[in-house]
Amino acid sequence: MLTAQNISKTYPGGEEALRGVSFDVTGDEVVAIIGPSGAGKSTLIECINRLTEPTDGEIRLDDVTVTALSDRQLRRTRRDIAMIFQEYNLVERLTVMENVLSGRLGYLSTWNAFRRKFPAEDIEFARETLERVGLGGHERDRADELSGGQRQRVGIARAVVQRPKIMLADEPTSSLDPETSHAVMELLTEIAADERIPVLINIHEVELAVEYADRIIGLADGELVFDGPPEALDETAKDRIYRGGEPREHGTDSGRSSSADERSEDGRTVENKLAKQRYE
Ligand SMILES: Nc1ncnc2c1ncn2[C@@H]1O[C@H](COP(=O)(O)OP(=O)(O)OP(=O)(O)O)[C@@H](O)[C@H]1O
Repeated sequence: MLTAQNISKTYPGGEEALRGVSFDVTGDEVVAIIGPSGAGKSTLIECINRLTEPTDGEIRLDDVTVTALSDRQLRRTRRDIAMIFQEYNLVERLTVMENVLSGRLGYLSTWNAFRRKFPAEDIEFARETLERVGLGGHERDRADELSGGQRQRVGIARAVVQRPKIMLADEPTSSLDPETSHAVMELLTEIAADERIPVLINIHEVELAVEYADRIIGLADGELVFDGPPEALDETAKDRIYRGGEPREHGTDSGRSSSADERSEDGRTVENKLAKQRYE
C-alpha cells in the first residue's frame, strides 16, 4: 500500500506546488490524478519516488518510509516504484528488447549491470511482456524506429518487467493522438490488473480518467479537493477542481459537454500547449 501523508512542496523560487496532500493507494486500483494546469499533479507524482523532494510530509510504501531513506536505500526502493513517462524516456539507439530489459537493471550486480548480462528468466519475461503489449517480433527494432504509441508500449513493458509494487505514470498519453491514447490506457490498466500492480496516473483528460480509473483524485492549486470513484465526479466536483468552486457559466465557450477535456477550459494550458508545439 502507498500512503502519502500531508505532502507539501515549495520550490526554491517560493512556488507552493503542494499543500498538505494526503491519500492512500491500496490493492491493485488504478488512481487518476486530475486538475488544471499548475495544480501540482506532476509534482505529486514526482514526490512519490522523490524525483522531487517533498518539503514536508511522509511517503510510505508498504513498510518502507520512502521519505526517510538515504540515497543508497532510495536506489534500492526505486526498484519497487516503476515510472512511465510522457516522453517515454527510452534509450533511442538501443533495441526494444534492451529498453525493456533496462527495467531489470536494478536487480543485477554492478558487474552484470555494467555488462548488461541478464539472467535467462529476465529475458524470457521481457519477451512475454513484449508479446502482451503487442510488440512481439519487434524485439530487435531500434527504439527510434517506433511510433509514439509503440514507444509508450515499450515504456509500459519496461515498467511491468520491473515487477514493481506500484507504477507511476506521468501524463502517459499527452504525446499521443486520441485513438492511441485510448489504446495505451486500455493496455496499461489491463496489464496492471493482470499483474495486480496498482497504478497512479497523472492525466489531464478527464474523459480518460473517468473511463479507465477506479478512483479519481482532484487537485486544485496544490490541494486535494476531490477523492472518489469516477461516478462521484459530478459537476459540483468538477467546479471545485477546475473553477475554484464557481459553477460553470452556461451559454459561453466554457459551457461545453461535461465529457469534454476540462483542461482545455484553462486558457493557460492551451497557451502552454501551443507554445510547446512551436518547439516540437
Ligand atoms: N522545478 C520547478 N521549479 C519551480 N516551480 C515549479 C517547478 N515545477 C513546477 N513548478 C510550479 O509548481 C506548480 C505545480 O506544477 P506542476 O507541474 O506540478 O503542475 P501540473 O498540475 O502537473 O501542471 P501541468 O498539467 O501543466 O503539467 C506550478 O505553479 C509550476 O509552475
